Amino acid sequence: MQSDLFSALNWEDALKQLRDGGLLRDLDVAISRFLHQQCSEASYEVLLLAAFTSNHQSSGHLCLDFENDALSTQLWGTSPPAELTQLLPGTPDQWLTALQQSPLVSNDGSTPLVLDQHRLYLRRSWSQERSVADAIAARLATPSGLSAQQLHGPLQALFPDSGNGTNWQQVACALASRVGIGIITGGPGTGKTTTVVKLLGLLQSLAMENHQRLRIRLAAPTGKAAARLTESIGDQVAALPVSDAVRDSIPTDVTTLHRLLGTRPDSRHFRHHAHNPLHADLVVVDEASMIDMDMMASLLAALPAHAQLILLGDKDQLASVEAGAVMGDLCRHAFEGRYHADTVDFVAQSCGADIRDFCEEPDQPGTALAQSTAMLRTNWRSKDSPGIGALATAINQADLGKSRAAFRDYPESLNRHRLQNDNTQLENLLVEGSAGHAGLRSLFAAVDSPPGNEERDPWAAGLLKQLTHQQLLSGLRSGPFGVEQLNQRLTHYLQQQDLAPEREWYAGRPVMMTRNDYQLGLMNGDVGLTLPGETDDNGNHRLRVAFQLPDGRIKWVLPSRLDGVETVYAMTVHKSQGSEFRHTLLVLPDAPHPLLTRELVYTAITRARDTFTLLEFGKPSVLESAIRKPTWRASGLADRLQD
Ligand SMILES: Nc1ncnc2c1ncn2[C@@H]1O[C@H](COP(=O)(O)OP(=O)(O)OP(=O)(O)O)[C@@H](O)[C@H]1O
Repeated sequence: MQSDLFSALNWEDALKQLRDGGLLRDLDVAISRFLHQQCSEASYEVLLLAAFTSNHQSSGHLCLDFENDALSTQLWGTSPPAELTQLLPGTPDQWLTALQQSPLVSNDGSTPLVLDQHRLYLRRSWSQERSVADAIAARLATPSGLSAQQLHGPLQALFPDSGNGTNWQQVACALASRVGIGIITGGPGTGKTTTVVKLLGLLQSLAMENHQRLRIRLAAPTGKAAARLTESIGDQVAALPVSDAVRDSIPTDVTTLHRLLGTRPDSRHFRHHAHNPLHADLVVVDEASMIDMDMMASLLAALPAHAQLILLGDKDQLASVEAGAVMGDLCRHAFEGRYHADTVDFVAQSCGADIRDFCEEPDQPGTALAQSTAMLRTNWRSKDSPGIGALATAINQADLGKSRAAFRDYPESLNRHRLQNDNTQLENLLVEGSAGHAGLRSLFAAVDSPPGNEERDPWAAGLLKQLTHQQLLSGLRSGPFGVEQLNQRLTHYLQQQDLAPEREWYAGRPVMMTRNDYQLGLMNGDVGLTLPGETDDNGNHRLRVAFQLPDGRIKWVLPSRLDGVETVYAMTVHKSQGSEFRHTLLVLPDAPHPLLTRELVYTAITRARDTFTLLEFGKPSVLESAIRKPTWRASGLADRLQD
């Protein structure tokens, strides 16, 4: 089934050339060869497009979207060599025709490749996306049974200060109480945690009035995010204006999604799934922007049909590391609201709020999903650090003028340094500290004076906290401004300063897990600090690495037991998601880079609690180019949820 267009080309040669040219991986070539084995008459272009579809999953795309303007960049990158692009001649329409005629392709998941309208998927991604869309649609169509009248009294009690204006936190609680799923998005400090705690109080109070007690589970995608929520939720639950019985029935321990679903060693499958659902009536997941399509499909499959799911997150943050941009897809129109008239009425009756300005328009109809989505719009924390909020908003709006003004207007919380790469300015800032924050020198001094054995845990907890006072971030892994070389540079400088010895393991070395270790109970992204361990009978210390578990306990691990770790003086912005640092420093390289996007810069800025510092090794145009480049991920989820 070879079309004339491709008759002169050999697919095996083409795959090799594309792999050697860096446009395909070995895995993609292997998938293409496997498909050829399955169907020897598969056409040249179908075998190549299958390899590209596989490849683009590694960049977060779920499919190839033949109608998207960015298809060419998705396939070839920004500056493709002509000899490589010639290997896939033709137009998207011609490719679609070839796919439609191929025995390897169907639109119902019965073949290894699925062409769903104008999107080409590998079967697994298509099934996941469809199951996520179906599960969300089913939850949206499941009323909770709570009426606006029932919600009114408790919502007034929980939000006594609402007054006449729209309190979006209260609106979010009302909308999330209505059907089997609620989505609450908002930037940092907009009160997502505050809102969800009130929502838990609301739903548990109403359940307990009915002599029921909701089994509530709280989760986050990473250990760090779970630990952060655990830290912030306890005080808020304690302050809830509800009865003691209700308060006592709201958990404050947050687990990781992996632990919630029950990981099984050496298996991709979880203990909880459609046939062994979670024992829960209400599940809250924080930092939902980090959830990829695979995990979302697993989570939704494991939820019992009656259980309510609440997703919390910041739609503007970087999407998940793995394929999909679920939160972004779900919240695509959260800013406009797009509420139906009956939703506007429901909010008026339950909250006394007027959200008519956020009503759907004839040319912008609201979906069922929009009726369950609320965006929090006031940054309450920025009262302490208004500069960070102002800069994050400017970046989000790709407004360079406003971002320059933010640096100028808020010098106490925003700094911008132009650095040269041929000296140690960067190292000096990190080691000696800057912007009123202590640096690594003070951490190394504290590490050097361990207390007695019984004081070890609180001491380690304090040092792990100190570690989060300052964090250097980069959007890149490799190259002179990527985290690998930045960590080498800092290690070398610390050695020159006699702060660190020339050994792999030393007291003061911060490390990050680079994979999940279920035996140790440590997850990819968990950060530990190497410290002198307990003293033995001879008064000697052996080094141990201290990690803080989501429940706050300290876990001490021998360095030799850690094989998936790396030094983390510098961290990628991706890995920083779910964390917060008092002072966050972002390195921008000397030239624009395709991986530096608006979401990446926004995510880095919003990791800062008190101070943000931009370290520029090139011209301001590097920042400009990044914020003009929003991330795009090919996915059909948002379209499926339109139906
Ligand atoms: N309606 C409000 N009025 C006054 N202060 C508020 C309000 N809502 C939240 N806050 C305060 O703002 C701060 C941030 O709130 P919260 O932690 O709930 O936000 P968040 O969106 O979960 O933050 P993060 O982005 O860190 O996850 C907290 O100190 C909280 O007490």
